Amino acid sequence: MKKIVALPGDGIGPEIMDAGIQVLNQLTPKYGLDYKIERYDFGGCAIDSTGTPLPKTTLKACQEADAILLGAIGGPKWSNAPKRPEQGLLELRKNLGLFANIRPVKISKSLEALSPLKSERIRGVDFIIVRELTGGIYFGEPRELKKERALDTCLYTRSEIQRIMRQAFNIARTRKKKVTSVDKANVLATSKLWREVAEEVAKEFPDVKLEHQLVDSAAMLLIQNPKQFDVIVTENLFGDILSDEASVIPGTLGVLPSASHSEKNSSLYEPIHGSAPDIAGKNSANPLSMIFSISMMLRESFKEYSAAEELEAACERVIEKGYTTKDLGGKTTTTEFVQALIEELK
Ligand SMILES: NC(=O)c1ccc[n+]([C@@H]2O[C@H](COP(=O)([O-])OP(=O)(O)OC[C@H]3O[C@@H](n4cnc5c(N)ncnc54)[C@H](O)[C@@H]3O)[C@@H](O)[C@H]2O)c1
Ligand SMILES: CC(C)[C@H](C(=O)O)[C@@H](O)C(=O)O
Ligand SMILES: [Mg+2]
Repeated sequence: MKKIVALPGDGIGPEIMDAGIQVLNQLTPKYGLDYKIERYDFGGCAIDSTGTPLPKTTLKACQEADAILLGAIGGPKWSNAPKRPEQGLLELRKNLGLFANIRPVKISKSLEALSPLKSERIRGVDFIIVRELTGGIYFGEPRELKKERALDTCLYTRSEIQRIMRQAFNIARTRKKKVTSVDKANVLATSKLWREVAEEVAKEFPDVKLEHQLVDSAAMLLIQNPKQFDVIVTENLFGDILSDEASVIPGTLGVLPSASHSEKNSSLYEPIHGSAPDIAGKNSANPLSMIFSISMMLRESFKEYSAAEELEAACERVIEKGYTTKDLGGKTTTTEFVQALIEELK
């Protein structure tokens, strides 16, 4: 029996986690996937219950899981906590070695129809941001915060860059065979090394085309002509920013999932967005980000390709029938969307 650890977290996290689990439970019996789901406190709710965002029991459960699902963490309630929920998330990623964060942006017909961007610009958009997740300015030392001065350190080693590059090139091999490496090599030392290593790794993949793009112009091109991209590989902070920017293509963060992979441990699946405190508790969160994260889990951790396909096709039909949450311009509540999807899966 597979063990799935669920970390609902804070804000809309528990709302979309409940939605995702209900849908998963409706979908899987016919595929014979045998699993149990165990929930653990993580983030702000864990600070409330145990005093720390990543309790030892939660980390241990994640280390022993076959797959991990995360809702979202954080919120204004914990902004002055000695250790914030976000710090717990970074510790979880580091402890599990989750270095490769895969953030797909794929515009289906139904999402294309709802996007605020013109159809010609976004029809057929299908790219993946491969974000390095355990290095860069998020983790570099030293760091300090004093009254008159603050310091962060951006640090990358050659082997960290090689590892994420190989991941990106291997993904590109299964797709349109094009990698766009995004950096700031005109200014930053880490980006100069990044570009050098990208060129080196590219030699191992002669069938894949490599191009380089500076991050500032990449940010513009992502909206101006998103169809040109296949696999974008970039460092931690740039990947964080560009992936939220990419949500302008479907028009909402509420549909973008992610998967994070390590060399040894199980993978973690989570929406790219946060705990959305502005809509938490209103039953209006879009659960698709979580549902698509579950579909990534079915494919990547459990090799349940047909189940994932059925789930995505059912989502498409439900949206086409007019069930859309507020962020997509509709009036459907989170629970109504889940009900409609469950009916569709019956
Ligand atoms: N992985 C994570 O858990 C994660 C990721 C990003 C941010 N955060 C944390 O979340 C908190 C809030 O951050 P923020 O407000 O800057 O970003 P956010 O991603 O939570 O929200 C940004 C905007 O998108 C909307 N939105 C996000 N998800 C949605 C959904 N599923 N359906 C409909 N609308 C949705 C929100 O309502 C908000 O208007 C912060 O504490 C931040 O650190 C956590
Ligand atoms: C909450 C925060 C630490 C996190 C990040 O910056 O990685 C989030 O923005 C994300 O994209 O998962
Ligand atoms: Mg982010």
